Amino acid sequence: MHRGPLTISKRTICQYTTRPRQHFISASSNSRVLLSNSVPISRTHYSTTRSKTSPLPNHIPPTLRDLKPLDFSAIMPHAEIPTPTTPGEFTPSEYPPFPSGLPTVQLETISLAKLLARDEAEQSRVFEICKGRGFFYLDLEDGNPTAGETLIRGAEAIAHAGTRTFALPLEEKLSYLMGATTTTTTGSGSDSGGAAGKPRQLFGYKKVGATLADKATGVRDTAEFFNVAKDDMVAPCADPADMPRRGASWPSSILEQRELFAGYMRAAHGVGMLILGLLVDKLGVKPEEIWNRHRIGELAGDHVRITRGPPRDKEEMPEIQTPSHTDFGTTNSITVLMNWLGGLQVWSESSHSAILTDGQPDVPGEWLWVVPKPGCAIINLGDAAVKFTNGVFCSGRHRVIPAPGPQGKFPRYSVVYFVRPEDKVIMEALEGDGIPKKELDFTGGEAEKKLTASEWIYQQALNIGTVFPSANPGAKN
Ligand SMILES: O=C(O)CCC(=O)C(=O)O
Ligand SMILES: [Fe+2]
Repeated sequence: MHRGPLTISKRTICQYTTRPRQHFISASSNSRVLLSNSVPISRTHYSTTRSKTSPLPNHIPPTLRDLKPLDFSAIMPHAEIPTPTTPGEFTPSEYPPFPSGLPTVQLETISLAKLLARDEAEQSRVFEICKGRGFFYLDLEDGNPTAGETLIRGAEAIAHAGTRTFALPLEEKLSYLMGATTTTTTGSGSDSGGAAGKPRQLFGYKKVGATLADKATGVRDTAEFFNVAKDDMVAPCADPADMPRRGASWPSSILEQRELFAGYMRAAHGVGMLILGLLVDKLGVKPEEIWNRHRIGELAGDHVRITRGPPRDKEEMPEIQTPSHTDFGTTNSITVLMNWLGGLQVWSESSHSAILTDGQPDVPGEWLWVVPKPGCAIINLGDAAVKFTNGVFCSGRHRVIPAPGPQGKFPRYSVVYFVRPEDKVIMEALEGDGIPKKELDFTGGEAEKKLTASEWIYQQALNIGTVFPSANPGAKN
């Protein structure tokens, strides 16, 4: 494993411990954050030792305060082309421009630097965007150099790790199937969430065709994913077998890059928390209320998703790589997306109902292309942000189809970070002057049961047509 300046403490706690109702996270010696009693946490997995940092303004979330630069010379010793990789799989410098003449969406560009500087006008722009479409570009180049560089270069390094992962024989990839747990499912082991007897993990490999793109026709998706659990990469476990989600059951192309993934996850998580913190602040809710539901050291559904969509040699684009959806479960939680080729489309009209049973748009409109913008992440809110604010914010509907025109002859990679509430967080609205009191019904009519984040994420995955494999990795869906 590469050893860069981002070091993970050996003071490893990779077992469940019982904690009292009030806890502190030691973000740094001068920034102890009292965790709210309203966040029920009965156990914790790991904690990290953090070095002393200088005091920063209190709108900066703990993960950004503590962010260390990644040593890319160790991670990518041969400039931008780490070895071994599959030729032609991920070559952003060769991509032709996005073709003209297609209906595109004009997303606004928000400056990370201005958000960090607490620029009032920039904060108001983000607030208005998130009440509307809930999608924007975040310019990383003029922001926090550590977070910006980690996300821009880190996403490329992760995509390269993806090329090595997707190049594995299908049989081996199937041994890492999502939902195929390697550990006990009794509730005392490393899984959490999900109803009894159901697959409990959304981490690992998703093969082509595992999701129904159209329930009526039975047409399935064409993309493969690898969902890399934040908990496993960030946990300072000396022995990977102790990692809380899949243990050591990850391909070596991912295990060898734990420091890269951990650094990337911290940067993306920190950026997500910065944005969510300022958004809820505008609704009369202290940013800590959001941060304390998303502590990086606690078990949560956060993950980096590496997506690979197949290239095509014909003009026709009948297939759907990732079907219409809203991002479930991120308090969005927020999604920090890096992509290099077209293919992402957003629905032209926003809807605040967010959670639908069949994944299809519920308001008239059309699909609009999102053009990738160099140096920028694409940020979008997810369904949990709608839930936490009782519908003030919008979780934008989107999908992925093959890249248009000549771009389509390249395999399409994206690197997505989903920030999600801690598993034990009860999914209910926050209290603040700007949050309507009436709870939205997210179940499509049934009396709403209060679900924890992990139960809720699993339910939402079923709603959009995810077909979970059985615990037998070789089983057919
Ligand atoms: O690949 C992309 O550009 C978007 C992927 C996405 O929306 C998702 O994985 O939820
Ligand atoms: Fe998405």
